[in-house]
Amino acid sequence: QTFQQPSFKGLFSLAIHWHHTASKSLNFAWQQHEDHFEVQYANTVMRFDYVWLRDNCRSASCYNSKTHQRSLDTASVDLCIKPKTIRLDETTFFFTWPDGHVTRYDLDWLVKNSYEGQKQKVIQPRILWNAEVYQQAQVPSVDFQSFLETKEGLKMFLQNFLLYGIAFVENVPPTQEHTEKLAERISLIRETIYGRMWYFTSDFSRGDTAYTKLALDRHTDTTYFQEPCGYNNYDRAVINTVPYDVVHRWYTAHRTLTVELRRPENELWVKLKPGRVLFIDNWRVLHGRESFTGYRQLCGCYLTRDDVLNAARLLGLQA
Ligand SMILES: C[N+](C)(C)CCCC[C@H](N)C(=O)O
Ligand SMILES: O=C(O)CCC(=O)C(=O)O
Ligand SMILES: [Fe+2]
Repeated sequence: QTFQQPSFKGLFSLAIHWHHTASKSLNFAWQQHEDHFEVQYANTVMRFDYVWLRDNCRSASCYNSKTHQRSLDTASVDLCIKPKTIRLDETTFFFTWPDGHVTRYDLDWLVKNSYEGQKQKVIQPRILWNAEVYQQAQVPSVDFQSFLETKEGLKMFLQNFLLYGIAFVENVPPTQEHTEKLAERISLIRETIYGRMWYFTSDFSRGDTAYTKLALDRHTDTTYFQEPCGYNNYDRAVINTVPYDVVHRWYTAHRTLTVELRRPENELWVKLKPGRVLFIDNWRVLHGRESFTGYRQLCGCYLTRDDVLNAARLLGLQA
């Protein structure tokens, strides 16, 4: 039910009609401005551009509800478009455009998709940690069987991975095949110059210090790819894209970052052992190792980020 309380702003402007609506338990007000539509609800003022309202129409002719794709040609929308009328029925707004096309929006859809609503949306919570915070959190590892065979196991693993940027799976049969199976449970394995599944030891089979016994300071891999798995200092090429008078500032910033990264409290030392698989979010957490003697071999792979996040979303996680 709507009732109108004419309120006048200024002597010469048209009477601005606020529509105050108290349908069911919802209290909200809305107003058709000259150049935008405004809704006040739950202590939030939301403003909607008319082109935006026409462009996001979900009618059968504008939107393919099977594929969730826009059918409307956005470029065909008049940039000066204004609705002829806006009508409210309960909590659904009906916009009638000059060509007679009607677009409907439910209040909750507008709230959810408004800029103001998005700002309040909880983004994927991430826990920033150092060694002490992480150790105190006593984040449970997931067992291989549960990870592979249960949705809960995979979901718990991905939740921890999203929260901390690292997560462990234990009791994995220490073979490349089982490691591959584990990775495929989550996402697509990314083929790179190092192969699909890489299996490496200090045999210098590739021209990279990863294939030696040398210590590797903290870093992320594949910074030199156009679609890197993340950024690191070893592989950084000669900087020649920064003019002379900026170079020193770059090194000063690099030093500030390195000092932070090398604070002992920011180091989490993990003893890898056969059967323990560590997943690292290469955009959040760096990795490295001490130098070593004797025989040591690891296998692993890079996962495509989009598909890891998609796997989490399919399990109802915010990613
Ligand atoms: C052996 N494995 C394929 C895991 C890594 C090779 C990485 C090489 C390069 N230093 C980089 O950081 O991208
Ligand atoms: O040997 C390790 O533990 C890690 C080596 C490494 O950082 C890499 O291969 O990118
Ligand atoms: Fe690395």
